[in-house]
Amino acid sequence: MSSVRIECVAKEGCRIGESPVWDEKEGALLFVDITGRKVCRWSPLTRQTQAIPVDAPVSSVALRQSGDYVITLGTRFAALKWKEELVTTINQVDKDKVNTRFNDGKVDPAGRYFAGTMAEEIRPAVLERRQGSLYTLFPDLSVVKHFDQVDISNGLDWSLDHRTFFYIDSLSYSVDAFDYDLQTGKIGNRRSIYKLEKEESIPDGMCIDTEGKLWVACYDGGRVIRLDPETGKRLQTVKLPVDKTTSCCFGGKDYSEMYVTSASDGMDKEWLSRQPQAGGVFKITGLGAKGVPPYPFAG
Ligand SMILES: O=C(O)[C@H](O)[C@@H](O)[C@H](O)[C@H](O)CO
Ligand SMILES: [Zn+2]
Repeated sequence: MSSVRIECVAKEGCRIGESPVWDEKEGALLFVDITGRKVCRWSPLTRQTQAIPVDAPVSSVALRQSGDYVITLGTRFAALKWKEELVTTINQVDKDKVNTRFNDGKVDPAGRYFAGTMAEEIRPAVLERRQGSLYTLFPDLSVVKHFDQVDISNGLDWSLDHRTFFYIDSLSYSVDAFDYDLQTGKIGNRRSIYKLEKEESIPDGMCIDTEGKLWVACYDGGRVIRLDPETGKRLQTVKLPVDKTTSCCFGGKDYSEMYVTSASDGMDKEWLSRQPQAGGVFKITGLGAKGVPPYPFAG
């Protein structure tokens, strides 16, 4: 019998909630509201969300080894000092493009910050195609582009042995794998490991668990799915009370709770009245799976 429990914990309602990251030092969940232009931190103790407004769409947040955070902001990698509410630019990408922004990003096991871009959306999933690229910010603050021609750069994570990089370009409806060289941060040998089924809709953010299985949030699919990257099989589906589930991470005690962000952009009044928790952050307990702590940016 399943004892999976789902609770909406941060009810403020993001426009596009994304990039949940457990901050163990603070005992809190970080996430962003991309179009709401806020970096948020929810504390399970106070049950309150603190939010720092920023001046552009903020698409991901990551821990930093030296303290505080790094974020992807517009087309910039930037540093965020939480207490001071201070944002400083580290580096800029897509300098040859006029209409792109960063989307999802995550730090690799060696402390490099990976994040990709996409064209600004006209409405959800409607945008000029192949305008995005995947980048890495290295600890020496230099940036490398891996490839371009990306539609919507999205979920990413690394296998437990650090030899595989998992990546989602949403409009390919596929979860892909690359060989990964942890020494250099280089990727190669791209292949698809799972194609989404129609009702799963669009693959968005993802994370890996301690058994090496992938959890993928399905945008417009109202669910997270657990995949076996070895066999290409779906192992589990967990449905949520909102359609626009955007990303997931593990957090809490022993990383045994899952946190799922969601979006409300693109929903009309009727849709929103049916799903009043759209844009909230959900906590899922009783999954029986655990996650891997997030890696901090080493620069
Ligand atoms: O959350 C994200 O990653 C994007 O910024 C969103 O806009 C959606 O994913 C997209 O609309 C669905 O494809
Ligand atoms: Zn996303």
